[in-house]
Amino acid sequence: MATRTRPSSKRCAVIGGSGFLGRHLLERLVDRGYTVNVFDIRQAYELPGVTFHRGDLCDRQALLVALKEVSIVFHCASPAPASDDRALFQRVNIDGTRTVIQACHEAGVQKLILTSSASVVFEGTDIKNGREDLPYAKKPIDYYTETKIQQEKLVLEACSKEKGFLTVAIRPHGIFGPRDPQLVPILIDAARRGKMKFIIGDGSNLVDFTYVENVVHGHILAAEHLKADSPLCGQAYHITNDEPVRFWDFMSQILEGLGYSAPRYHLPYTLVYGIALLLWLIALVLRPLIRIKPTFSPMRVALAGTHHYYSCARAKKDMGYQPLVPLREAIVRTVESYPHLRKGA
Ligand SMILES: NC(=O)c1ccc[n+]([C@@H]2O[C@H](COP(=O)([O-])OP(=O)(O)OC[C@H]3O[C@@H](n4cnc5c(N)ncnc54)[C@H](O)[C@@H]3O)[C@@H](O)[C@H]2O)c1
Ligand SMILES: CC(C)CCC[C@@H](C)[C@H]1CC[C@H]2C3=C(CC[C@]12C)[C@@]1(C)CC[C@H](O)[C@@H](C(=O)O)[C@@H]1CC3
Repeated sequence: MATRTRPSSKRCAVIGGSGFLGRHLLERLVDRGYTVNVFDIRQAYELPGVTFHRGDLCDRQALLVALKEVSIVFHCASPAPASDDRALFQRVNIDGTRTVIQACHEAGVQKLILTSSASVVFEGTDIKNGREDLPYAKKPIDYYTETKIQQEKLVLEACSKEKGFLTVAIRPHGIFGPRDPQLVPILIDAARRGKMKFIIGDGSNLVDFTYVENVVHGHILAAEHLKADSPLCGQAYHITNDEPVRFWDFMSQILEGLGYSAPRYHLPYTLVYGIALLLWLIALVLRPLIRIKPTFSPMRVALAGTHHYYSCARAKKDMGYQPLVPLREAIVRTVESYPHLRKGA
């Protein structure tokens, strides 16, 4: 039998470390004195103190190399939600996560911290101050969410004090901040194409948006508090900015901060949702001939027109979580980080 070197508690791996959240996470881990291995299908940068391993997380052998002597694994890799590719989500988020768990066992990893999503309980209808005991969505809003649910279940069920393998899931919501390839770029692209003139619904719906550094803080607290005698084992935790904000006020602040006009005219939610659904069905039928990606997908309309904010009480109680960067400051830092998206740039 092969002998395993005892993993150091300060050696960790970030799967998905080339991505938006993964890179912020590993920068903070390095600051805190951790030795970090990055595992990702693409290499986006180089950083002193970080060892890069390029590979697909569905490849157990490739993972084993990156997990050698590692005691903590952060799994924050996923295909982009907008890809809408069912087979890819199934392969990476479900089959791939099984492979990650198996590789963790083989490598003697002690803790696995999964980046899940608060959307695992969202079905397109209002959620106000939702707690972690809400049931998983029976009708998830898209394939991405459907596979995030399965992924979270796999990771939490793998938690075993007897085997010395502890797991926890972090459920952030609406992550934003510097280098995010999603929220701000998609919003500004829509504005530049003249599509951000309308508010969907009456504009009063409250939503959580979470600054990336707060999400990172939640992950590190979870890793450091996850012990065999702690309540974190096998549990999910909402991590947000804990400052629900009107969806359209948040979008308007980003738009105006970058020199664009805020949306002003109201459209009824059901009308926009119906049109989005129709366009989505047309795109589905035409998919073999032509690939159309409507800006206002039913998923985006649902997110833009309903309440969805979550309680962080469990994270506060079990791991002493408090957001480090308040929303106002987070928006300023984010806007300043996208000079190339400023109007006229
Ligand atoms: N961005 C958000 O608003 C948000 C909110 C809640 C949860 N999450 C979750 O946070 C995590 C990180 O999201 P992000 O916004 O940083 O996304 P991202 O797309 O920036 O990063 C994901 C990374 O995963 C990598 N990856 C994808 N498939 C892989 C594979 N097969 N093998 C190895 N690496 C692979 C990508 O190359 C990428 O670097 C994801 O699990 C996502 O579901 C994101
Ligand atoms: C065109 C406009 C109506 C909207 C432009 C902004 C949107 C691109 C974002 C607003 C809310 C965002 C969001 C996500 C993606 C980008 C938005 C739709 C997620 C679906 C990304 C995946 C995460 O897991 C979800 C989560 O639970 O946090 C995000 C929810 C918010």
